[in-house]
Amino acid sequence: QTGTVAANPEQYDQAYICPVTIGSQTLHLDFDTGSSDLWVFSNLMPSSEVDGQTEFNTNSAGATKKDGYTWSISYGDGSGASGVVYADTVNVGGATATSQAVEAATSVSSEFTSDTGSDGLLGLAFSSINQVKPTPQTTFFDTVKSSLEAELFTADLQSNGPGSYTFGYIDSSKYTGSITYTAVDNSQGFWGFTAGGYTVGGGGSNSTGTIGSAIADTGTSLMYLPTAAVQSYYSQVSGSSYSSSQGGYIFPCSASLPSLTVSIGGHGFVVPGSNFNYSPTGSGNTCFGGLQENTGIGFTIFGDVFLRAVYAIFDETQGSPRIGFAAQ
Ligand SMILES: Cc1nn(C)c(C)c1CC(=O)Nc1ccccn1
Repeated sequence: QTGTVAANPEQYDQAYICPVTIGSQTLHLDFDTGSSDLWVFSNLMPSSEVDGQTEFNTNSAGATKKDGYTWSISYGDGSGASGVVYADTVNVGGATATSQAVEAATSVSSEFTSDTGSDGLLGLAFSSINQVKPTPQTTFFDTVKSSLEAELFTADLQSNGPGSYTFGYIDSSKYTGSITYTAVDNSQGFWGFTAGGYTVGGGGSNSTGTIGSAIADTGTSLMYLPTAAVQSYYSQVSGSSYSSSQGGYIFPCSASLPSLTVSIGGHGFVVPGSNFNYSPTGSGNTCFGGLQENTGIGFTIFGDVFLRAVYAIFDETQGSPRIGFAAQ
């Protein structure tokens, strides 16, 4: 089988939301290659934590409670959720898991309550970091992958309109040139890979270092790189500065932003400058940068700001996992 689903950008491309059928309900979930839990808003939550989201109905006929199973997850940005576990049929654009662990929230943090466009997350990292106790559950991809035409999924994220995720096939109309594959280190449960040198702007190679180990994370809005690369980038943005009050680099919204070329698997991938204007700060006509330092995180994240510039293939067809990137 295969699946194809639209990925709809939220405001400022903060996240990408996809329709998922769970039993007889359709919920709109944030597909996240940086985590491994499929969790949803549910009827078990206090109404004070729900702001218009669709709630998974745990009383529906097809939902089977997994007694004694609980989950609790916290994300690097401080958000989190927790709850209990059901099994139900989950259909993503035609790819169907007949008995998928659906983690029904009993509580979510304010960040999720206020993210009114999202009814939960669908994790696409490795099942080794699933947070269900006493027994970790498989991700949707792991549950269905043996039944897919090919054991892979792809992400095509767009800025001004719907992109898509596919399961089981590569859509050759989504990219130009060839796909560059590179090995994945999933020892931490992520789609980890090694990135090489970088160049700011279209000029000659002014990269002074390499980026190193990184993860591909559709659930993270921005791109978080080592300080040296970030300082090198913003040194080319007139009027930019680090704002402790905003918690990152900002610049005049009128600033012209250079592109950033990153070498992966020996191929240079160009992130256009426009990708690095994330959102207005709300004060002084300054804008918040889509490129920020990874110092607070401890590892480098190639989030949506990067993934919008490429077609990404998350591939387990070779036995060992690999990730592919192509220009789009
Ligand atoms: C790891 C990390 N540290 N910091 C500062 C950030 C922003 C991250 C990435 C992160 O939190 N991603 C996320 C958040 C919610 C749901 C899914 N993914």
